[in-house]
Amino acid sequence: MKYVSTRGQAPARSFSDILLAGLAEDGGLFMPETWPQFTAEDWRDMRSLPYAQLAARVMAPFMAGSIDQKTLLRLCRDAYANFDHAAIAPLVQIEDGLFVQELFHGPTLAFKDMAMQLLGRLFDHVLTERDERVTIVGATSGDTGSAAIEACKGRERLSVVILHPEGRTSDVQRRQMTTVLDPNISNLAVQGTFDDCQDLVKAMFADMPFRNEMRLSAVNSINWARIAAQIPYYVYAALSLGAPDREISFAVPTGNFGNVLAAWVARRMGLPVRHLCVGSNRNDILTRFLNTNDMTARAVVPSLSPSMDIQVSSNFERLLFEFLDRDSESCASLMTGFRQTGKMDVPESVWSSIHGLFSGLALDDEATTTEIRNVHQKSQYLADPHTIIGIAAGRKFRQPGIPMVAMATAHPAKFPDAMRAATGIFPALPPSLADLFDREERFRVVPNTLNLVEDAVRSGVLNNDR
Ligand SMILES: Cc1ncc(COP(=O)(O)O)c(C=O)c1O
Ligand SMILES: N[C@@H](CCOP(=O)(O)O)C(=O)O
Repeated sequence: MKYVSTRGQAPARSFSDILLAGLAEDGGLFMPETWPQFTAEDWRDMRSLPYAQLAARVMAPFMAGSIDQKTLLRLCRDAYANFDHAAIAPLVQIEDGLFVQELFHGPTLAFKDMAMQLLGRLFDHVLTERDERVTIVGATSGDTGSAAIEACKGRERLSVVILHPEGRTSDVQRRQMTTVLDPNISNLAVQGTFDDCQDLVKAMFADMPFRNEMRLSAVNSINWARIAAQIPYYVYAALSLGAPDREISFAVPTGNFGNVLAAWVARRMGLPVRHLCVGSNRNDILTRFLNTNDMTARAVVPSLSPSMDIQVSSNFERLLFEFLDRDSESCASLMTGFRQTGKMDVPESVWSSIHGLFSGLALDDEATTTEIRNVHQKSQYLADPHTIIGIAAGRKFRQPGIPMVAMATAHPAKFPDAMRAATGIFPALPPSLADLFDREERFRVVPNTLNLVEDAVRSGVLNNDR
């Protein structure tokens, strides 16, 4: 499989190349040149497969020519071996026709582990084959960082530098990152928002001398490999509920648009997905766009669901590229305009095709708390402040006869204060993290300034070499 850039100015590359490159040289995001197609018979054949096997089958076409099927299966088996649930991504029914798919059974208690546990192994495999090293720079609003650190710590060929917005994650989230003291891991607390962190990462990639000097790579969902590894759980849920002989809808709490984009890709590959419902918090740019074609960025407001405190959703560019019929020139011009003005004028016809498939619902903090309490009282299900937003979107948009699956993206123990305020319950961390608040923390505070962040990345990586 070859990959092309959404901005059309980068050469087509293999899967291994784009895994290591992360972001295309023209500032665009990589997309597969063609979409793999699975028939109803193909889906039926996968129905009884254990998760790791199903994941390898679904991802194989995206990695064809780079990772052979036997290796991919081995890496998948390894990646999911330490999850704390035999089903890996179990489904729980909470109401008539409404299911929750729990994606938080990995080591850092968030859906990011589903992809990141595989990515760490893919990086290792490709870098060993090529005898190379890379520096991973990542931006996190709370969960990507710890999942990346957990998946990459101690790996000789990887240095990892994670930027988080100072004071804007939960204490559990921050400590999950900053208490990992392996020499190949550095944490930077940026004086800004997640969007600032994400901009800094993209700016480091755009600084070609720095990019080449550090051999930069990415673990955010700007890296296609992240999206590829998030597709299988949609397949797993849909097949468990009767696909391909029945349609399924999904509801996804959304920030950077990577998770719901993976659901859209599953549909593009032939999975019968009826409706995609996006949940936002007060940072509701996606909901405003989906409902009224208003894509205007506003200042980021801290919320009870900090991982979704995002205004610039990187993966929207991939959706736009597709709905523009892969017209990379128009895509580049809309993205550049958005960056310059903070507003995107998506053509009405494009918006209305997107609107035909996606719907959005936004919840403020008060509504989030009320929903957590109501769902807990009615269904005895404890949903974290992100998951509950997906559940609320799923409840609003479900249709009779079509199962709605809401994605549970984080374990409630990552946000104990919000959970206690809503339900009186203070969810405990699992034994592996029980001493999290006794561990030593290490991180550096840096201003939101590119050259100072680049210096900090350099020195983090140099320390690692010592
Ligand atoms: C717990 C949680 N829920 C939802 C999201 C939003 O997912 P995405 O950025 O893929 O839209 C994130 C962050 O990515 C998250 O950490
Ligand atoms: N919510 C995310 C933000 C980054 O998203 P990603 O999927 O692009 O890595 C986080 O928790 O860091």
